[in-house]
Amino acid sequence: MRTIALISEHASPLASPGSVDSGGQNIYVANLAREMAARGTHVDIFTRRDDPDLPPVTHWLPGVRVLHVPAGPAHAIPKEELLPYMNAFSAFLQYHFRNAARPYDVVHANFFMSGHAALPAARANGIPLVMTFHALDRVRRQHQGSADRFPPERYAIERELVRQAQRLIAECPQDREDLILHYGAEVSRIDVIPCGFDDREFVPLDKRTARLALGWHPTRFAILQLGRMVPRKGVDNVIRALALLRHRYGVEAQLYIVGGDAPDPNDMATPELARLRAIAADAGVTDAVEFCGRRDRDLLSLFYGACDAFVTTPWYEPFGITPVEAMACARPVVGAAVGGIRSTVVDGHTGYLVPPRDPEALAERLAYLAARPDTARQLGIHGLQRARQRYTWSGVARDMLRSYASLVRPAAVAHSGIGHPVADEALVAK
Ligand SMILES: CC(=O)N[C@H]1[C@@H](OP(=O)(O)OP(=O)(O)OC[C@H]2O[C@@H](n3ccc(=O)[nH]c3=O)[C@H](O)[C@@H]2O)O[C@H](CO)[C@@H](O)[C@@H]1O
Ligand SMILES: O=P([O-])([O-])O[C@@H]1[C@@H](O)[C@H](O)[C@@H](O)[C@H](O)[C@@H]1O
Repeated sequence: MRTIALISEHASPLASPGSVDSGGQNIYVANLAREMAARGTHVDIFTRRDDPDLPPVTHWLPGVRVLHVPAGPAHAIPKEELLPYMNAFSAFLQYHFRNAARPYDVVHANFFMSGHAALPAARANGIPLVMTFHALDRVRRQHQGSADRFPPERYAIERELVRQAQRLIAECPQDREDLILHYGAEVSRIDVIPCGFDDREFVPLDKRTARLALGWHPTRFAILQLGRMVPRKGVDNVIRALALLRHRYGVEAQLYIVGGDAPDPNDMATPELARLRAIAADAGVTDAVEFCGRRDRDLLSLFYGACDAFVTTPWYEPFGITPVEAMACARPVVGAAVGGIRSTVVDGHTGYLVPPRDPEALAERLAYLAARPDTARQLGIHGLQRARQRYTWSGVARDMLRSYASLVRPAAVAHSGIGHPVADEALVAK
């Protein structure tokens, strides 16, 4: 496998994850590209140019370039409003694929809009298309109903991609089931490949040292919630469980909430943060909740390392990278028994599974852990072993390259040389 095109229309690997529209997909594309490049594959990532100062091409890492595709105004646009610009995105891909000095062996599109733009371009150039949806319309709507602001065409586009793509990547067994049940996907075209964590970034740290560095209370039971700040992540559920933990179980717990559109937790740009503050006040736990804002990745190990338990109780979750990151830092995870969390967290072995939207069940498990620090430590160690065995990005990239290889004719592999398409800056400028 020589050259791969990764398409990620709204989620750039260069963006800071943690805001409403920037999270797991950005991390996925960035880490997959880096690890595939480490295995000798050249990767071009195509993402929308959402800032006038972005150059046409960024040489990001050895073997990885980010191409900023002109499609719509060069400023941030909520992803729900991006579909009308996908024709321009597609035209760019068509032109680029056709004029590339060396052909791409595989086009791997992420999210339905990238797939929509990539399908005609891949087909016209005879390149196999691989799809990772990251989130599926049918599943989102089941949970969000009319609060889902994506255009109604989304479902039809996803169905078409399920029919046309040569390979579908499901992130967990539940994702695979969803593709089959709601989209009629052919079983033989699905590969289940999980998401991962970077084992240089996420390592176990001494709890006391981490707390000192963050200024946390040295001994109080500390719960960490980390992720994008959107209602479907169920952070309100965690705040309500905290109130029960303190008031019913008498545990002096402290909750740290990481994520948001800005590093400043008082920045008013994230409406979900204001809603969560009101819920904390209403539940009488304002003093026990600390909003930390969005945090850069080099600090995340400290946050995971400082906590006694990591909690994540979304309504649904195609995979869920944060529980795996917490496991890689040897922390027990209490997670909602939904989607990928059901396969990453082993109930009673690496943490506990609880129903989503059930603060009582969550509070009960947290009280149990708070009373048993040795059990918590043991669960964390098991989590670390499991994460290292199954979920490193380098293992994920190896499996992905294997999946790609099954699509590419041997002749195409043999003839595809190393190197990049020429004159890309000129192409992007078109
Ligand atoms: C609802 C939904 O569609 N969720 C999916 C979405 O990720 P989604 O963004 O919802 O959530 P994930 O937990 O998977 O990833 C969040 C990422 O953002 C990072 N982060 C978060 C806050 C912060 O301040 N700083 C920071 O760096 C986290 O460390 C993590 O790496 O795509 C992922 C990749 O397909 C899947 O695993 C998720 O199931
Ligand atoms: O949850 P959701 O809003 O449908 O979609 C999300 C994207 O907006 C985000 O950019 C990405 O990083 C996440 O992985 C996920 O795909």
